[in-house]
Amino acid sequence: MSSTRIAVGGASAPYDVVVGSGIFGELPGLVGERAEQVAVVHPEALGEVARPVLGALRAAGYTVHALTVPDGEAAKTAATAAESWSRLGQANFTRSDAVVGVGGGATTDLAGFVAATWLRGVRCVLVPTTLLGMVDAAVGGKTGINTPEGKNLVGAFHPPAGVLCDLATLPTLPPADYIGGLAEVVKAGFIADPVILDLVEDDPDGATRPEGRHTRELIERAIAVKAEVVSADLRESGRREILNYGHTLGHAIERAENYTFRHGYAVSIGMVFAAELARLDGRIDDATVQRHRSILTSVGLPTGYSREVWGELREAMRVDKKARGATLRFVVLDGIGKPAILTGPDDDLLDAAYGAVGA
Ligand SMILES: NC(=O)c1ccc[n+]([C@@H]2O[C@H](COP(=O)([O-])OP(=O)(O)OC[C@H]3O[C@@H](n4cnc5c(N)ncnc54)[C@H](O)[C@@H]3O)[C@@H](O)[C@H]2O)c1
Ligand SMILES: O=C(O)C(=O)C[C@@H](O)[C@H](O)[C@H](O)COP(=O)(O)O
Ligand SMILES: [Zn+2]
Repeated sequence: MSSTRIAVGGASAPYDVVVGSGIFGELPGLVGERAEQVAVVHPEALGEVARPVLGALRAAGYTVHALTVPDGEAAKTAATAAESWSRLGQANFTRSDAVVGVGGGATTDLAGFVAATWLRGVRCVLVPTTLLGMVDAAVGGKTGINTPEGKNLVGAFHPPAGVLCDLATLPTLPPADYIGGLAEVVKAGFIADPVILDLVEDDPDGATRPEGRHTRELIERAIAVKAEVVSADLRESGRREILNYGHTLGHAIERAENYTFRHGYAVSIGMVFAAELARLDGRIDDATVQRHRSILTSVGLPTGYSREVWGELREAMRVDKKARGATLRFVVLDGIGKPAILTGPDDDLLDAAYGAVGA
């Protein structure tokens, strides 16, 4: 099947998300002719996945530096960013050079952050190799690292110059990581594209596999949701907040687990919590909450979390970026495809919603 291009606007320079199989040959076209040097940021553990990327860039004549970083979430630290800056400095990396991030969402968040901050911003091209990276993390220009106080608390908006989603990288992804990415696909369904929910319900088992019947359509639909939203509101001054559905509790869980809990799994639990909040607030009915549980469960995602840590999670939610002062704000639904903001729910409402999630 040929590659598809999904356009993203809203930034100073529009860019494409290219989706296809065996398409690394298109990478030099995204990196562009200005760069002489390219730093390919990737986890050491993903050497085999990164090899054809390095090969395609060398064949195109760039001086290529493999900039290896810790695997997964462990790369999203100030220490890794500092180490990466040192490597760019040692290579005399200039403003016309480019960073290419290859890996999951954690790697592309770090690579994007390094590109955003080196010399106050150099060109960045992202090559996501997880489902989650393709449908969400690599698109939209949010880059960042974690701190002990919370998830993604340090970062910058730095849209990529292009995103290359080579579906041929997905079969080696561990099934649990593939399923984690489905949480963001399902999120796109609940906030903006109900056809995604129908496709998952039609073939839940296929949805969990790269070779599933609806896989390509699910990926392209989820990217299209993300592209539309970030094109309308790059800097999250309004509409973009809907992409945070399930993330207020989700990020608190990730922090409580010291960033060792898969992001998608935490978001899955967070979406059920947000659905319970919306039900208790009279916005959606029982059946819609139940639909969250059944779809997420059908693809192997969690919908409950420990009751004992609720106090800690409630405190951790205070550093959510959507909060304003002491007022928490949650993305909820007024119906499927109708996201809204719930501002300042009282403790009783929060406790009751968690009561339906805590196990
Ligand atoms: N910037 C954004 O808009 C945005 C959006 C959503 C999520 N995120 C971030 O993305 C991160 C989660 O991303 P993730 O779920 O991709 O996790 P991840 O980056 O930690 O990757 C998961 C694992 O998959 C491995 N892997 C990656 N590609 C592989 C492949 N093709 N074959 C075999 N193994 C492979 C990685 O090495 C890692 O061990 C979180 O930090 C989250 O905050 C950012
Ligand atoms: O792109 C966005 O905007 C999102 O909120 C997408 C989320 O899936 C993603 O996890 C993002 O990194 C969360 O951003 P944050 O600003 O809440 O840290
Ligand atoms: Zn997310």
